[in-house]
Amino acid sequence: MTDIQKNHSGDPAIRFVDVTKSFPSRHGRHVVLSGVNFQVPRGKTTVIAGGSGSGKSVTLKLILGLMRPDSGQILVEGQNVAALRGRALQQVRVRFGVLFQGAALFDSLTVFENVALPLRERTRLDAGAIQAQVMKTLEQLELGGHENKYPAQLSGGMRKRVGLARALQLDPEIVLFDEPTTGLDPVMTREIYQLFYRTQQEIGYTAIIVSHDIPRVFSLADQVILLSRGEMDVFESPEEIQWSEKEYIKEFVASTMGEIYESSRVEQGRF
Ligand SMILES: Nc1ncnc2c1ncn2[C@@H]1O[C@H](COP(=O)(O)OP(=O)(O)OP(=O)(O)O)[C@@H](O)[C@H]1O
Repeated sequence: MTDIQKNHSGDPAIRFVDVTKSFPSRHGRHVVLSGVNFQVPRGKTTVIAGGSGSGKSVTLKLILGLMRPDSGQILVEGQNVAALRGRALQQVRVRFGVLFQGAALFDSLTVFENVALPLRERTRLDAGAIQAQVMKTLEQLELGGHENKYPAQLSGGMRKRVGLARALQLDPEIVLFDEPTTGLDPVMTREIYQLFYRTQQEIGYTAIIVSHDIPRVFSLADQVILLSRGEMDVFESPEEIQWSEKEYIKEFVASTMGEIYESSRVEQGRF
């Protein structure tokens, strides 16, 4: 992890251009994304929200090139991942850090070994340099002193922090968070969000967070993307959502966002 802010140009980090994705179904095809367009601004945090089955995970998989669209372009740093294969795709994927739901730690490895893994597998750093980098990240994420513990000895929030530490090792330009606070209590959730916010501000990576944790996750958002029935709506701030005339968004606001405008973000800065 570097202390130096990333060099931000005006271009978006990611662009979806007329992307359609469908799957075979009993009645023909189930269209999950229907010609959607959006941009992910560089160095900012984009939250993707929507009901179960609305296509949030599919969107992340398309970004990572783990799935291909039926049509359209998915531009990551200007390269269309939908058209890349093999080594070229790998080179785009190295730009990403990914933190999945369960943090996906290896239970048989210590905290140190889990975090060091990407450096051992993907770089030629010697043992001393790996030691120094991992210990520095662990300190930054308030995990100093826990490096010899195993995942089973950690709280849920600590495991997520270890997952974040590992996701940041190769200095990613874009970090994808898939349901990062699932299973955490409200206090830990708040701590994790504060940590995301702090590391994102310090490092300047582009963050994409998929979450059901509405409205709390909105405290992090510079942009919100709502998904429903193949459509995508993009809002430049969570507050803007309340002004939408669309029926599904009005329902969404009524069912999930009651508290947002009273959130502590207003009273105490961002949180
Ligand atoms: N590999 C696949 N084959 C067939 N259908 C798929 C596949 N992947 C996703 N789908 C379908 O696409 C739709 C969107 O799935 P997705 O996993 O993106 O939803 P989601 O918004 O992430 O939902 P959740 O919040 O429940 O995780 C669902 O109807 C799902 O069944």
